Amino acid sequence: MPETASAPETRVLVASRNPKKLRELRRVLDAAGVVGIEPVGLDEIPPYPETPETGATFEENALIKARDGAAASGMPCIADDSGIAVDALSGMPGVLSARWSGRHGADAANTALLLAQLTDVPDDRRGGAFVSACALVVPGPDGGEAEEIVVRGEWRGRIAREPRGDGGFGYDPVFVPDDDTRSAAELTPEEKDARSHRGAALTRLVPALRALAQR
Ligand SMILES: O=P(O)(O)OP(=O)(O)OP(=O)(O)OC[C@H]1O[C@@H](n2cnc3c(O)ncnc32)[C@H](O)[C@@H]1O
Ligand SMILES: [Mg+2]
Repeated sequence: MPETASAPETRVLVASRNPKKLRELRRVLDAAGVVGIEPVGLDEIPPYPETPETGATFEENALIKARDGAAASGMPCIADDSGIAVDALSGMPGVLSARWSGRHGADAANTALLLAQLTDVPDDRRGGAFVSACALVVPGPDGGEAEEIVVRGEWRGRIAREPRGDGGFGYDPVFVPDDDTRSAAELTPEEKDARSHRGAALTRLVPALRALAQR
């Protein structure tokens, strides 16, 4: 029987500069088992100018990042914009989560500031949610109009009084999911992915990714 050559994989840029988030994105895509998609990291393509993430919503920011990546690389591009929205703070830190303490990506300082702001908030009012918006932008043929999809995932929980666990990243040590007593940083990576905002959002992108792989 003649050997059939397998179809070439569709390369998809995964545009995140946060190594721990990138690892989660790759893991969830991997677990979704979309055949024919090859995730490519930003370190595998030449640098390009990036628009500041100044959108008012997670969705806007995810699109900003995915549009930049798709335009610069010519590849379909996935980006996540995420954060923690605390009820007692009217949804803040929200889109400002990465730089809540003033320095981008300073996880321990961001978490410490959030805890300090909630010191006087009683246990029954410490609810909040992790939110992830994931955008997929597919460049149009010959520079034509791009196809854009944005999906959202949320993960409800409450803000603990002190950090626990060393898994995950960001606010994970102070976030206790509603259906657990452990913090998100105490879950295994697989447990986090199965329940997380990012897992939920990316799962909603899977049909579009399958369609992309079959083109
Ligand atoms: O924009 P990119 O390059 O993807 O990386 P980033 O870290 O700047 O990512 P965001 O702009 O989306 O900011 C999200 C911040 O929200 C927090 N965050 C998002 N998802 C989280 C998660 O699963 N667990 C804990 N904290 C999370 C964390 O502090 C992130 O830095
Ligand atoms: Mg960012």
